[in-house]
Amino acid sequence: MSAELRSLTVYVDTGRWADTVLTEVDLYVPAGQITALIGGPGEGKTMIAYALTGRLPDSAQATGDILIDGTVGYIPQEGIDAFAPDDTVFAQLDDLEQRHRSWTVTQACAAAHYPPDARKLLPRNNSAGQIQRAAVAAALLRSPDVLIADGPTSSLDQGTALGVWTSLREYADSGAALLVITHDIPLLMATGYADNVVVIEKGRILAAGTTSELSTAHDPRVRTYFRNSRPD
Ligand SMILES: Nc1ncnc2c1ncn2[C@@H]1O[C@H](COP(=O)(O)OP(=O)(O)OP(=O)(O)O)[C@@H](O)[C@H]1O
Repeated sequence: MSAELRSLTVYVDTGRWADTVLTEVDLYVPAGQITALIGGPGEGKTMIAYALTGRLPDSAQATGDILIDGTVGYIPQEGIDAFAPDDTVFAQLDDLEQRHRSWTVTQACAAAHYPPDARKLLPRNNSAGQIQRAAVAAALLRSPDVLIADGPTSSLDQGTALGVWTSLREYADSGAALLVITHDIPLLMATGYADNVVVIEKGRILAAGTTSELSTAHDPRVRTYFRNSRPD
């Protein structure tokens, strides 16, 4: 079970705007590990998530290979995108429990630190931090072999983010291949949860390695990301 991009180049032409957003990207996401994908805004992280989950926009032309071994799950950047608008979060999570029969709603919500009261609400009536955790619960209920998470803790306070990351680490330890897009480098450095970190800049892979390797890299562009963090 794994996901892989081989020399993936993606060119987007919307009619009003055209550019190459990914250039010859090689990326391997192995089973049992967390691969963290970091980089500044607009550098191509979400486009990689789209490529790995079959969500490239219609305006995109891709060359290269997208290789997926197993089922793929996705935690979108906006948690609300994981839900249909007109059913309560609980009804939708319960449906996932019935269909996949892997995790229970209670287990998934506990792992995602999603509070019980918010489940009774429609997705749009959840706060940003609540619906983000609901999206994590929804992904776990599907129990995918490969999980692509686009900023799963970006709306959360530090303590809750740590709890969600701990659950993602446990999910990887159960054998799943995880790619997690994040800006939370201090958390990566403090926990050591990511087996590998990949840095993307202007649609190209700039560097890949462990947090310790990257924080002491020769390239100052790579070291910049780790400037205020120290390896554990
Ligand atoms: N659906 C889309 N259609 C056309 N272009 C897009 C689309 N989504 C993203 N882009 C463009 O692709 C490039 C890469 O964007 P992407 O969303 O992958 O960045 P990102 O690294 O995830 O940024 P952020 O950290 O801000 O989420 C940007 O120039 C962006 O404007």
